[in-house]
Amino acid sequence: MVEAQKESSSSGVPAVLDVAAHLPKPPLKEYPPIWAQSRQEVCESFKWFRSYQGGVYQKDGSVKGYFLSAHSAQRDSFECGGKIIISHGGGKSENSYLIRPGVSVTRAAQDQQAQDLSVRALMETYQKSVPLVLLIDDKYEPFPFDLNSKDVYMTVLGFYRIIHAWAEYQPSRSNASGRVVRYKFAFQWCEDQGQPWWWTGPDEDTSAMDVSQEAPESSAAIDVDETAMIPTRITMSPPQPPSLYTNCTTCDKASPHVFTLGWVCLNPDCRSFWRYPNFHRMIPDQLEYNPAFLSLIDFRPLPPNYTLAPDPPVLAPKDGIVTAYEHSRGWHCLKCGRLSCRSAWEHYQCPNCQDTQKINGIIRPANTLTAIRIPTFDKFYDSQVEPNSGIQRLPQGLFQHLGSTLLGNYQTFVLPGGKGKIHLIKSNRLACDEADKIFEAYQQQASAGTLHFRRWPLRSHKLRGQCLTNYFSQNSGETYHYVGGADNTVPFHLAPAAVLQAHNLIEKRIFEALGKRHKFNEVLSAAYMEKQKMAFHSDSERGLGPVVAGLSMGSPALMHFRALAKYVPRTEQRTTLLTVVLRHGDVLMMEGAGVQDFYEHTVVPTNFRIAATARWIEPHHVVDEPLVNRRG
Ligand SMILES: O=C(O)CCC(=O)C(=O)O
Repeated sequence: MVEAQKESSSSGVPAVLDVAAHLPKPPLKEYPPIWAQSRQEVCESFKWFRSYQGGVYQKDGSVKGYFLSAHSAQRDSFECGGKIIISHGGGKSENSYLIRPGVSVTRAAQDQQAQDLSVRALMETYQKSVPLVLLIDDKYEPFPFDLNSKDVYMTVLGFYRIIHAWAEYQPSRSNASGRVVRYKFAFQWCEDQGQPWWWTGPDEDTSAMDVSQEAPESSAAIDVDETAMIPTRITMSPPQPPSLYTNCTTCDKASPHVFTLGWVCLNPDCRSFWRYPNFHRMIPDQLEYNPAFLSLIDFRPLPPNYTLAPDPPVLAPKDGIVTAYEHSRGWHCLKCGRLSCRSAWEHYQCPNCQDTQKINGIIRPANTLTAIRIPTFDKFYDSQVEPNSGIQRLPQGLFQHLGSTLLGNYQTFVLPGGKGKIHLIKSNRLACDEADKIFEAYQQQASAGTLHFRRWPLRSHKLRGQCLTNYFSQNSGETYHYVGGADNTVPFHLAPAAVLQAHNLIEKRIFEALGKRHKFNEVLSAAYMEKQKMAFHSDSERGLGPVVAGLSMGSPALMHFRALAKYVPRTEQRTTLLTVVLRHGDVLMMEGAGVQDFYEHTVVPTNFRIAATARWIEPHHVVDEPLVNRRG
């Protein structure tokens, strides 16, 4: 299973030694029905697997998806052309992890326990006979075709049921006892899907499907709630053909007859576990599977609402709102099978075959979003300063808008040690009106495709494949290498009108409130759909001027500041030092290089929101070392 077992044995060999595994594999003849080039694409568009880490995705008490990757656990196997797959449950492998920047420790492999989260979920799924989806990646050796031949990183095999579950010992160099307990699961292809898409055997493959013992009666009482994704009650115990299962004379628990050398107790809590019956000696590592154990035994149909293919995207929702959470999710291209992230604002586009589906929505007036309650409403209205942060909140300042008798106000936060200031210039009726127009102009130009809001690849992340930011953005003016670089930048003279309006407003508002004439030559506009956000980061573009200022539009957002990790290495001590509520029409200004050098910030909107952040960046600044951008 994924990123799992590193322990290996110099003495042990897999039950079925797959010599072919090390030979070049034949290329895929065509694209699989459902495939992706990154884990993010799968998690954002395939409801059966939403786990960014690990190989077991569980929800509502059972496993929905199970991901097979590098094949290094002993006796993991791919049998009957992939209709039977044997794999170990997740976790407890040898693991290296960072305890603080630059310092990593290696944790030895440990025994898996029946109560481990993944093992328990797999066991429950087995006991309830709930089908689940198996996925593989290009590192899963037993798969007979080369996924890389078509640039496929991950693909969906199909629905399977767990037909056997047991435990084994496996050699481990990192564990002092020299071995660890691993829970193993045998997955069987659900036959009513037809033959697997990679199938090369005969169409009526009776030999592979040969059942050397009676298949269990298909008298299961399955109560299916049509509206739910999984059956609500499955009153059937897992299939246990009597001839395969024997009760241990020591623990009285049944174990299957897995290996040719004979039946052994496979209950790790029993003192006869992994030992020859009536002897104290352990069985060897070199084992072969009992052919009867590899027989297909479960032929029950899938519950009626089990479908693999994701629902098509809703291109013209009834209420016209196209910024709801579901619209931030990816889609499945019916032309080539590719799962992909939603990366463009105005349409869905398959990155493989370029098939494009336009989205038609309404322009949302800001007043439908501004009243959304912020989650911290009960605790504070505008801002919260952590008492030990050393940050000083100054009394509110007043200013008069240019050409108007209307007064505005702002709040300044002074950072300790001369590191800088943060000013929140608050919105009022006039500022709201100005922001309303810019907000609508942004939406019009984005949906017309004259302003290209895109999700750009993160430069640094821990996932395989590309990982896109969790917000859409467009850059105007000087190139901003941190997000999208030159591909995401249009010069100011070609910039969309909405961006230029936001730019002018930011400069004007700072002058009105603080009396300072700051000039900005770059604007990064960010658009957030429901539940999207910008992760913690600091603006440390080479050549960046000391003042960064942003205009907020749409739903309110929380902006949190905390110290950079290099100043507070212990994660539990890295608390939020300052939180500021950003409302429609507010301008937030960070003043002083220290704000970026000592702190990082994140912005978490409550719903659909657009922000324009203006900076001064030295023209023609050179990026001479790789930039690390964690701004997700
Ligand atoms: O206001 C926002 O949405 C985030 C702006 C920001 O942090 C940035 O562009 O670096």
